[in-house]
Amino acid sequence: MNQEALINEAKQARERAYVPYSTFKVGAALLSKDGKVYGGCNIENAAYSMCNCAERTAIFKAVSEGVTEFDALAVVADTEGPVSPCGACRQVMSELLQPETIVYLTNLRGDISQTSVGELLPGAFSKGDLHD
Ligand SMILES: O=c1ccn([C@H]2C[C@H](O)[C@@H](CO)O2)c(=O)[nH]1
Ligand SMILES: [Zn+2]
Repeated sequence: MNQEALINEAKQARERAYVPYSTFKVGAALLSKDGKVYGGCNIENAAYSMCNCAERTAIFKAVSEGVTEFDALAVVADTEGPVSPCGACRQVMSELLQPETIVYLTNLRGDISQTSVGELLPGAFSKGDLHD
């Protein structure tokens, strides 16, 4: 699957966003190494801290199905420039995706910024920091 197709999957997932509070729809699409796509949207809640971002929805869907190797993640929102994932999602990406997993940050205007999981959170806290 190419970049454009993955971004289109993220746009479709975005349409399913449940965002009565922010009205800010975000979509994500995560491509596994075996070629499957896991879509995700942001899902909000009246107890605001329970809101889940689109990226984490997609990642948790894949991991919950036993998938651990990923080629690329696309994220899309109606932002001025390419959407910027929050710190919580960067932390989750750094643990559950690979450092070299490509990340396409995009918007509805067609801006695309290509980065990687490793670049999105340099110096991430990780498993290895827990024990000596
Ligand atoms: O990269 C991002 C940034 C924000 N959000 C969501 C969280 C919340 O539902 C809404 C406003 O922050 O957008 C995402 O899903 N992904
Ligand atoms: Zn987030």
